[in-house]
Amino acid sequence: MTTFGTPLSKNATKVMLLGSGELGKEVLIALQRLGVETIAVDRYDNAPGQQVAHHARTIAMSDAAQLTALIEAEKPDMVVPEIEAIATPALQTLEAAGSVRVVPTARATRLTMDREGIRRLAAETLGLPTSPYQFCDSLAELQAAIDNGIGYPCVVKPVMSSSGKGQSKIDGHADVEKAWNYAMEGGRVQGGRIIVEGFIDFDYEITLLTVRAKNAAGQIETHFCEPIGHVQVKGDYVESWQPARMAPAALTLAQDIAREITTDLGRGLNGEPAGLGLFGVELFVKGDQVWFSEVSPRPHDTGMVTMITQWQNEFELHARAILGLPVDTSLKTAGASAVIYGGVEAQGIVFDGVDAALQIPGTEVRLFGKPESFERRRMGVALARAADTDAARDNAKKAAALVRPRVAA
Ligand SMILES: Nc1ncnc2c1ncn2[C@@H]1O[C@H](COP(=O)(O)OP(=O)(O)OP(=O)(O)O)[C@@H](O)[C@H]1O
Ligand SMILES: NCC(=O)N[C@@H]1O[C@H](COP(=O)([O-])[O-])[C@@H](O)[C@H]1O
Ligand SMILES: [Mg+2]
Repeated sequence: MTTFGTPLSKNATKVMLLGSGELGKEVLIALQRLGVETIAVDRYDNAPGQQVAHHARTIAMSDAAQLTALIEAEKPDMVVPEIEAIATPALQTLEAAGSVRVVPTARATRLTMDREGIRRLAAETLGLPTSPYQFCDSLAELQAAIDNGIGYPCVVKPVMSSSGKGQSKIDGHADVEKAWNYAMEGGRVQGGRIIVEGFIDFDYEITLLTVRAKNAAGQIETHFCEPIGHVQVKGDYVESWQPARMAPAALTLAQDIAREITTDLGRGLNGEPAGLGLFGVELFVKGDQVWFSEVSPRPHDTGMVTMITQWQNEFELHARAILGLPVDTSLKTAGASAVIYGGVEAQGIVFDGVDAALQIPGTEVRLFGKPESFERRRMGVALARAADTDAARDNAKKAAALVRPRVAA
């Protein structure tokens, strides 16, 4: 039985989000609806989730001492990482000492913060199909890896980066040095390693949202949402839709891969099934062939589409699963999402055209409330439901284009 307290009382059920961007904001709202007391942590003040939580804290989350001090001071029942750039070894220490529960597990957050951890687990330990890859620490190593098997075209990414930062495609020898330098600039840590991956010429790519939640008997079960199709530009998502049409054999394979990786990431300190929550499993598909790409042990940006397509969106599913509640992953309607970028570099920008966007039938707009805009910073998302995903994609893109961010006069 799950017992809930009253927020802001000594019996409160307290959850701390580490990272409070657009994804965390929605998890926080879902938690608040269940009467949970929330603490939103981020690296800057007035992050989207900090604007809706009971408490807001700003620290350098990648600093082990600051992170440990905050968790020990606030004593949340649960810590929910929302981004990768966190001092995850500190979370492992606190979890091992029994000081806090980390969602889904501290090991899962540690393995997925670094492309090396998750790739080696998937390809070498579990034997899942992935692109060919090598890790390199210098330009010479990168060139050698390409010459000795990876070949052209290939993709270079810093091992610690997300949303396409520092990522580029190499088509021939002339691009190698540029890709190396770009990765060095785009990584989360200075001078870090890179992964070079053989380019997969996929037909399409999907995110398979996979939920580990307790059943009535208290056992952990795996649930799948309908696959989400998406388009990425420069390694960053620009539109997504659900359901993505897939050949039945490819869907079965995708679910098998997603089950295997999330089951492993859900293992507790003694190997027992322990980790609860939603995962975004990223897969490439060509015909009936499926490759594992990467996985987020938390809600996924492409999954924002579920705010309009599912009875329980990915944020509600995460909130319910981590609290030990049952989940329903079923689809309500076909739909799509399209990203609204900042377009300008300024603080406190304004948005015109939300009214025009919402004139399109079946659309919704979310503005995240980020205090500062950058040209390619995701500031909002347009959502659309329609009879099919093609119509929904058209409407989501139209609605996103009608919302026009600008510098305030
Ligand atoms: N080996 C590959 N072959 C073909 N395309 C690739 C390959 N690796 C990455 N891509 C393309 O680049 C996109 C981003 O790659 P990846 O997911 O590894 O980056 P990321 O920075 O972790 O992105 P995010 O944090 O947004 O998930 C993929 O969704 C895919 O479209
Ligand atoms: N692909 C990961 C992802 O989408 N993460 C989401 O973006 C935020 C950071 O945005 P910012 O860079 O604009 O601060 C994160 O806090 C999370 O919500
Ligand atoms: Mg990705």
